This record gives sequence, C-alpha cells and structure tokens, in this order.
Amino acid sequence: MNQIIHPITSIKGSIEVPGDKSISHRAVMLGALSLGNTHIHGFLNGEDCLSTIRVFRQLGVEIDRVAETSYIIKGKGLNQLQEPKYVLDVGNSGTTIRLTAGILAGQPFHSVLIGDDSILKRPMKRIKEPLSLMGAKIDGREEGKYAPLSIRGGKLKGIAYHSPVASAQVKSAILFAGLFADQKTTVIEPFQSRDHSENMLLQFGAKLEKTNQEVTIWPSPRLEGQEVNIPGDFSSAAFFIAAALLVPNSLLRIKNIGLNPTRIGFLQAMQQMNGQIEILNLHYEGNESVGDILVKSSNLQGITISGDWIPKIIDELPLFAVVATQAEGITKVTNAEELRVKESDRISTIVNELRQVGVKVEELTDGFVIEGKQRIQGGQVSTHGDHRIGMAMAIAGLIAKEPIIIQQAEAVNISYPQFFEHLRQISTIK
Ligand SMILES: O=C(O)C1=C[C@@H](OP(=O)(O)O)[C@@H](O)[C@H](O)C1
Ligand SMILES: C=C(OP(=O)(O)O)C(=O)O
Repeated sequence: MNQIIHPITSIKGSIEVPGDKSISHRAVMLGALSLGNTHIHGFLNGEDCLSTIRVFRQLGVEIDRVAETSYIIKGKGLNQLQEPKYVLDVGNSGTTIRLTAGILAGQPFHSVLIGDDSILKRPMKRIKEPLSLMGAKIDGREEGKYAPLSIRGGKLKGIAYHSPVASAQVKSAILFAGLFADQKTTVIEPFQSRDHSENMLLQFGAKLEKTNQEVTIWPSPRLEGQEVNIPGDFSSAAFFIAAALLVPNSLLRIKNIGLNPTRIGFLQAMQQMNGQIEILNLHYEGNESVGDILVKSSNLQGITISGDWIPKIIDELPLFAVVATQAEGITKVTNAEELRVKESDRISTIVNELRQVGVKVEELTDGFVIEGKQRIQGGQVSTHGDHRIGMAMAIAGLIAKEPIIIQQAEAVNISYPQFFEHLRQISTIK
C-alpha cells in the first residue's frame, strides 16, 4: 500500500496514542504466568502484540478480548503452560521471540519459534548464550545465531550474567528465565536499558532488586494476576512531538503517555535542542510514570548523542535523523550500532530514504551526521517493511516542498495501526 503525505501548515489540538508496545507484550506474558486473572486496559492492538497473544494462546492460555483495548488473561501459573503442537510464529516482533524464549527456557517441553524474513535476520545468540548457561537446550540456524529457534527447557540454574549489549530484550529473557531457576539470577548491563519488565515483575509479586545497571531476580513460587492500565506509547507519541516541533504555528497536547525515564531520551534530546515541551499531569500508574506532553513549534539546535543516551532513544533514532535535518548546525549520533539489527538496518535505511528526498546525510558505522536547516524535497520512499522508518518519513513529508509517497506503508500496523488517521486529525492542510 502507498500512502501520500502532503506538506501541512500547522499541527493543532490534542491526541491520545495507542498503548505502549513493550508494556502490552509483558502484560500478556506475566498474566499468562500468574495465578488468577489479569485485566489489561489500553492494550496495543498492533500486529506485534497480537503475535504475543497468538503465541500464548498456542501455549494453552485463555485470552479474552472484552472491549476494544481490554483483555482478560486467565493465568496458568508458572508451571502449567502446554507444549505447543505447532511452531510458534512471532511475525515481525523481536520482543515476542526473545522474551518468550526466556519463558520457554523454563518449561519442561519442546517448542520452536519462527518469524518473518526480518526476524530470521535478527541476532539470537545474545539470548541463546545466557539461556544455555542457565541449562536450557537451544539451537537455531547457523549454530544458533538465527531463528528458527528450537528450545527444550526445564530446571534452570541461576547465573550472574554480564550482557555485552544494553538490551531490554536480553535482560528480560534472562529475568523471565530466572523465575524458574534454582537460585537468584543477576543481569549486569553496559548501560541501563528500559526497565518495564522489572517494574511489572515487582507489580506481579516477584522478588527482585535493581540498581541502574544491575538487576537480581529470585525464583518465584507464584505470581498473582493484576489490573494493568497501559499508558500511551512514548515511541508513538514521539512522531507527533517531532511534527509539532517542526511544523510552524503548531501547538499539540499528547495525553496519557508513558514517561518512564529509561524511555524518554528523545524528549530530553528535543529539550536540549531548545524544543518547547512541557510535561503536565505527571503521575504514577502501576510502577510507571505517566503524563501529558505539550509541544510548540520551535527553532532547534543540533546536538551530539552517544553512550548511555542511546538505549533511551533507540527506537526514535530514525525520527531523530528527520528532526536533525531541521536543526541549526550539526547533529551527530554515535554508538548506535544496535540500530543495524532492528526490523531493518535502521542506519542505512533512514540514510537512504532521506537521500531519496534530497537530504545530505553522512553514514557512520554506528550512527550518522546531519548538517541542519536542509530543505526536504518530495519523492518516493519505502518503509522497507519497517514501521518506524515509515512513520519517520511521514513526518519528513509534513515539512517537505512536495508530497512524499511512502511505499509499503502498511508496515505501520506493527506498532500504530491508526497512525495515518491520527496524523490527518491534527493536521491543517495547505
Ligand atoms: O524490550 C522491549 O520491549 C524492547 C527493547 C528494545 O530492543 P533491544 O532490547 O533489542 O534493545 C527496543 O528496540 C524494542 O523496540 C522493544
Ligand atoms: C525494534 C522494535 O521492536 P522489536 O524489537 O520488538 O521488533 C521497534 O518496535 O522499534
């Protein structure tokens, strides 16, 4: 499907975005492992989270949709998942395959995880290694480098693991496996990654201790079903933050957004670049901070981002590249080599798609450099099947000279099916 994005004159009004993708996955998984029912409100009905529901249904969990974004998960407890008859297909979702692998590592049965062409290229050694050290038998294509993954789980040993990457998916897979271990399990990260798993494990009654870069979990006798109210996804809100900052005469309120400090590196970057952004109505929902974001059009200044900032802005970096084209001076991102192993190689994809619409970008092995205040031309681009590339290029289209046509635009259904409709609602067209 092609989607045409026309230049607009302003962004106005207020908007709510769908539920947080990371939290939606985890609510299904921990709900499945708990005793009693888990009521989820504000679930993201994007393809990735629907893949998680499908996989856990195949593991014998009853999951009922009771309203548009509300589900009841009828928990099986830690030890009653069923051996699946068929392979488990995670679609496009890295979070589903890696976190589910952690849970399956603790199950006394065999299972196979597969996914789409993009999943088959994403690195799996990063979870195979620690889960194998814990005692699970895991194999995959090219000596365990890639899915399909075959897992024979069982009784696990607690380990202390220094993860070579700052990845919440790796950390969460190990912590979930740690629920089934014989003693405590510790994960140490080079930089802190998002901590939704830790927050939710605590909410469901697990024994866990954390500092910024180190988390320890103890094996659990049981988890208890919970009420989970999922806030809007900051990573989805980020597209509208960028739109309101870049399009002149804009004022936008984005309501009920998750503002977990490990997720809002993009917000901090925009503020450091002189973006006029206010947080209103800040409060806690479960263990997560939530609030409204008020954004005004702004004159942005270039900045440099690297190191511990990267995990906190990781999914917003393609969008950050689009914003950088409009900032005064030079914007530079380094240490972001993880971008190359996402749904697409997000460094080369965003660099190439921006070049398609006339932007000059320097590609680095671990990031990019963009000199700002460039005029974006119109033209044809493609998502390359990557939802975040599609939405980032749509924001470029709002401020381009001519319309931008986005090919394979259906990719946005992975994390934000209503994205184009919502964008239209807040846009004033020329
Ligand atoms: O745990 C999660 O929910 C996620 C972790 C991040 O991936 P990594 O763990 O690979 O960094 C992020 O890019 C992804 O969108 C969601
Ligand atoms: C990288 C992403 O997700 P996942 O790893 O779950 O496929 C993303 O949503 O940008």
